[in-house]
Amino acid sequence: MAVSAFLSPASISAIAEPPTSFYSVAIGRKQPLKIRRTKKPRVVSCDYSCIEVRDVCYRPPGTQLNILNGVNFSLREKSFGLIFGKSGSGKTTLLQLLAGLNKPTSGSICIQRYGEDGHPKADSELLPTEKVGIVFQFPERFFVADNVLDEITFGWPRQKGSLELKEHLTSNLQRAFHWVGLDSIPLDKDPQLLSGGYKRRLALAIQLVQTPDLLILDEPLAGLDWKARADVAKLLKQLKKQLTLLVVSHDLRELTALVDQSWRMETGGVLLAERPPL
Ligand SMILES: Nc1ncnc2c1ncn2[C@@H]1O[C@H](COP(=O)(O)OP(=O)(O)OP(=O)(O)O)[C@@H](O)[C@H]1O
Repeated sequence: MAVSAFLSPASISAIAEPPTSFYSVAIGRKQPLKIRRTKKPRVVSCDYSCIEVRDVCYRPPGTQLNILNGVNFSLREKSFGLIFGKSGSGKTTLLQLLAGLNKPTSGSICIQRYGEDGHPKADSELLPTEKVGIVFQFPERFFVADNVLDEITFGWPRQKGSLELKEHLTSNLQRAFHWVGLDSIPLDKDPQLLSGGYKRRLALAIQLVQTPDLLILDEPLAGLDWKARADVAKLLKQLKKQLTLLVVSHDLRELTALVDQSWRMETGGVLLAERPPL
């Protein structure tokens, strides 16, 4: 099942169309999977969308105190947003709301489309949680399988008759592996034997298979050595070209160069636009 040797970390800079290959193994096909590529007409449009958090408050059920108090921010598509701030200020709580794991007590989390003149086009829509991926802190602690393939296909449909869906997921898997520079690792390798940086890549790939519009990362560099930190930061820089990233981190030195917008979470759950302090 070995696909080939490890990619060098430098290879992550080359995000392009993945080669059509091997991933039929993921769905048990004997024939190689053919990925249909249709030619899309070129439409030039300067419209863009933003994820907008509007006046969000959150109070856990059964408690008297708000963890988040009137949080507002807007993050443009295909940009990198950073939230920093003191421990216990409410950063993870906000990420959980964005990922749909909890609901705001008040306020809303929307997608707003804008025209090239900067004015809203149509009404905003609630952010669909299935379009949000989240990579928790130390994601490798949650790996459950003893090989890379089972780890990444863990939640896939098992019943008969879902071949089309599996083919779709498999083609996404191929692309996700390529994006994170994992497309030459042996699929039968034990995920726990991967290096720290490659474990993080695997955790990212698992989320990217679902093609999220927004990918949320909680402390993506925590616990990594300097080389792996630089490697993951470089990867995030490349991913920003494909999707919107929102990161909570204390590791400001490595990430500041990627940041398009940043905010400080104040104790008491108040979010303020602020550059990372360096
Ligand atoms: N369900 C809950 N009930 C009561 N308090 C909670 C609940 N969830 C979180 N808290 C409290 O809310 C505060 C904010 O927690 P949160 O984990 O969001 O902070 P954080 O800024 O992400 O911290 P860290 O940087 O240490 O991860 C903390 O004081 C935490 O103890």
